[in-house]
Amino acid sequence: MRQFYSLLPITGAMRWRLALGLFLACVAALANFGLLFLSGWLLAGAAFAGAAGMAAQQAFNMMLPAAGVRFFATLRILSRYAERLVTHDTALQLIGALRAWTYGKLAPLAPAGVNDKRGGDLLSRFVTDTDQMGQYYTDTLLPFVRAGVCCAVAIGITAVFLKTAAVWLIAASLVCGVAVPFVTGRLSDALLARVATEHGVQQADLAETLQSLGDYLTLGAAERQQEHILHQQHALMAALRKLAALEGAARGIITLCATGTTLAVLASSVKAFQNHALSLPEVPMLVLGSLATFDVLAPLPAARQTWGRIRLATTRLHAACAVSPLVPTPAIPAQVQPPYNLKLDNVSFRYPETHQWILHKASLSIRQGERVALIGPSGSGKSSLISLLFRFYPYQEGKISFSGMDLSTFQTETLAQNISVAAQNFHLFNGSLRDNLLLAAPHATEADLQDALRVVQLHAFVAQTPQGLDTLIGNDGLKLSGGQAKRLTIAQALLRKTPWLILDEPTEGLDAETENALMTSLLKARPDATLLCITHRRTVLPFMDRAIRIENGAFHPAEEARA
Ligand SMILES: Nc1ncnc2c1ncn2[C@@H]1O[C@H](COP(=O)(O)OP(=O)(O)OP(=O)(O)O)[C@@H](O)[C@H]1O
Repeated sequence: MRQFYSLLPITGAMRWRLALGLFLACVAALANFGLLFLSGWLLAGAAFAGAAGMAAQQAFNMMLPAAGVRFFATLRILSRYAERLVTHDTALQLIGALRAWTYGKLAPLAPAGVNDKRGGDLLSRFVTDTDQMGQYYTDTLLPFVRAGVCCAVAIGITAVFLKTAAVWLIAASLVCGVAVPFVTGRLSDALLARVATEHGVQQADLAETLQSLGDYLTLGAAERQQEHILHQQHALMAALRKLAALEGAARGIITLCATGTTLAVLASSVKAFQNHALSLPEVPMLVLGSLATFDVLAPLPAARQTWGRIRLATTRLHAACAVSPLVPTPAIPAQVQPPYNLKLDNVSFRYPETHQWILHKASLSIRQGERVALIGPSGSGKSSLISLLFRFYPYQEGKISFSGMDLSTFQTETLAQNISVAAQNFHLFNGSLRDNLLLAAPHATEADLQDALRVVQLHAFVAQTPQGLDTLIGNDGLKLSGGQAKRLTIAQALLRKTPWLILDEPTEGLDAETENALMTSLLKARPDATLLCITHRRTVLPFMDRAIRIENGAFHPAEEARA
């Protein structure tokens, strides 16, 4: 459980609120105990006084228990209300802090560190697991602390009146507060692990199914997928039913135990009354007091089950987050200085856990302001060069320098401030054209947005849509054509106004006229920018100063650019 406790610093500023919530929960439970305890005394005393007449009425002081009952009733209501308010608010804050921690851990791992994880499973860890870990406070810690405090006080007070009754309560507390929750908890652990794994797989499957509904239909696989989801759901329900049965059995044992203990306390109290060791009103007082103790013991089996869930959630979250980035972040990151020249010196690179060299002793030099086309067969490593430049993957040999300094001295964020990429596998967010553009350049003005759209030849299209820049583009830009979506990503890159622009297949899917207009206005808009164009299209080459071919892991000057 080291992993769980390593997260404790997250609670930081919330510690006082956490302690206040625990205190209020204990006060509410003790008020409940006090209320039942005194009610027993008051009811029995009143009945006894009514039956025995005037003399007994004077002998029994009704005012004291009546005032006590009123006090505890009011305290119970107020402390319960305050407890719910404080504990639930703190739990939500805790979940928020855990999510921020998770995001902070996951973000630097992308994309290389999360490549092997399914999106839906990560989402499940990000949402469900953090939720469950946040529940540690309200659903595990709080019930156990409350039960511990309340049982100790109840046993202590009972012992003052009758030692035998206190012994019964100690035995019941050990059985119901320790043995039952921990035995049923151990029995639940394996089931909980199964549920957590199946739930993660189901979430991942569901996320992928929802993203690809159309593809399942066109592949004729929709019905099979529906059956698969149903089958998963049945398996999950079966495990959940077993967990509920275990918890139900535990609650049943506690109810039996409560009945048995209450009868035992009643029997020993009656005996003590007959021996003149207890007064008559004290008999129901001890019986109701022992019943009140079970109010705090009953939730413990569920609290122990939740603890099992939390342990699994912590392990799952750590497995996703506690991974070191493939490329370590420099302790003191360097700043990029002009001139922004790129140099690869005998660089060899292959992806982790693969044998094929993508680059093998490859050298390349691009000076600031150059316009270079990078060509080569599919799979030759053109896009991989971008990943290397952004330090997503480590290279095994050689040296890469940018602006005269080793690439390893920069943070990815610093490089991103100087290099903009319109990647081949881009993602557009489900929002408006404006939202997507402003994501790249939050401070861009309306005029900047219009200029960028003009350069990428999207202005006419945007002008004719009724909502203009506020047109919604759908999930992943599905309401745009492939060419429009690609040009939107080029507009994003342009808006960032970085010294370097890397465009992966910028004119893919465009007709010759639009391609020509885009390349002409791009060069006019950014005459100073260093441009690296990854392309298969010969028509782009006349716009470039030179072309480089990548083949068999090495860069070669290409004749095509001089055409
Ligand atoms: N994350 C990865 N892990 C392992 N291998 C990868 C990974 N990404 C790419 N590859 C492999 O690296 C090689 C180069 O891929 P890359 O995407 O750089 O090629 P490319 O020249 O850009 O191709 P295309 O022109 O088709 O876009 C391919 O064989 C590919 O299978």
